[in-house]
Amino acid sequence: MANEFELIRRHFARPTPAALLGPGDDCALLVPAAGSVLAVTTDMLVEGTHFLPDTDPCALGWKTLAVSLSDLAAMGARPRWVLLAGSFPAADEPWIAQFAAGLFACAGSHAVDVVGGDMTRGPRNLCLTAIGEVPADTALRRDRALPGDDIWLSGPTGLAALGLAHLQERVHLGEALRGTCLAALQRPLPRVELGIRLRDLAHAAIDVSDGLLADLGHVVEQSRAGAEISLDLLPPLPTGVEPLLARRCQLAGGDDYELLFTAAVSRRDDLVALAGELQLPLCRCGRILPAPVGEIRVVDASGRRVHFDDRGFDHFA
Ligand SMILES: Nc1ncnc2c1ncn2[C@@H]1O[C@H](COP(=O)(O)OP(=O)(O)O)[C@@H](O)[C@H]1O
Ligand SMILES: Cc1ncc(C[n+]2csc(CCOP(=O)(O)OP(=O)(O)O)c2C)c(N)n1
Ligand SMILES: [Mg+2]
Repeated sequence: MANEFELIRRHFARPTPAALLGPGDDCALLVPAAGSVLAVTTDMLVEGTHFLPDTDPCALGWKTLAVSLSDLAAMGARPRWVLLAGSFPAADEPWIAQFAAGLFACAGSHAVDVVGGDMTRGPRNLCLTAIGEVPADTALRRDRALPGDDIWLSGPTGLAALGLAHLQERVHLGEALRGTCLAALQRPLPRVELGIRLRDLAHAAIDVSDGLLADLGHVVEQSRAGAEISLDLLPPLPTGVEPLLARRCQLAGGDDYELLFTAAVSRRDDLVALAGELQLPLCRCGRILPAPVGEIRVVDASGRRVHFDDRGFDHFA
């Protein structure tokens, strides 16, 4: 059976053209581009908490990287380098080979180098650190939304949460919707190009991982503002699912990895043009209010307030 170093050599040590030195020494050596600052993020995926025990390893490899690239996208950063620290229950080489195939498929589609990591035996747990570059002063932040801004989403939310509900047999989805929802759950597409293009269009941005209301909540708290979300502006709920469940998933399901951003009303035409260019269904779904700070009003088509007790996923709630 392959040992630790053999597994790393066979499955994780690939050429790293974007690094001065990649895997194999005590550290990787990286050279940031002149004029750029580094955007750095780390996230864990824990079996049973972030993914089901029987998750396809290739899809899991993709998602392990995709969720961190989504954080870089939310800052307008271009992904360059990543490190993967993982604990695995056994040297199950076919499983690890599939996991690496998914991870490198995602890395390849964004020209990202895996420059290092760590590998131990233990309960399945993946920790990915991603590093990107963004020209100084152009990074998108959570605390820059301005009263009067439109609120935009890069695509529908709630599909991944419906996919998880289907796998957990809390709902039964018909075949077509099931495919869409499982793809959203297992192979999210980080909105990297959109994030880069938003550097000079958006005021604030975040990626939706915990849920639309929870993540918009971070933006309004940090921007010292409030917000209004109009249900009739959001993408239509999928049909064939109980509408209240679909609505809860849309507003608070999480695991979406779409970008939520705010922009001046004067940029609407630019954003519609960008949606066409990037082939993304950018959706204007609300606005930033001057007050009350931290409050999100959800309103229906007639402007009446609708109350939701759930904002999103909380590991310790
Ligand atoms: N253990 C920790 N020590 C320091 N900072 C942390 C820790 N855990 C989370 N954070 C920081 O708190 C912020 C919010 O974290 P999180 O909700 O995981 O954000 P995200 O959804 O972008 O991954 C991030 O800036 C993250 O770096
Ligand atoms: C088995 C399983 N249970 C629950 C979920 C749903 N889920 C787990 S973590 C999470 C939120 C995002 O995870 P977090 O660790 O908060 O990511 P971050 O906000 O740090 O990017 C969601 C919606 C899932 N995908 N799989
Ligand atoms: Mg995190």
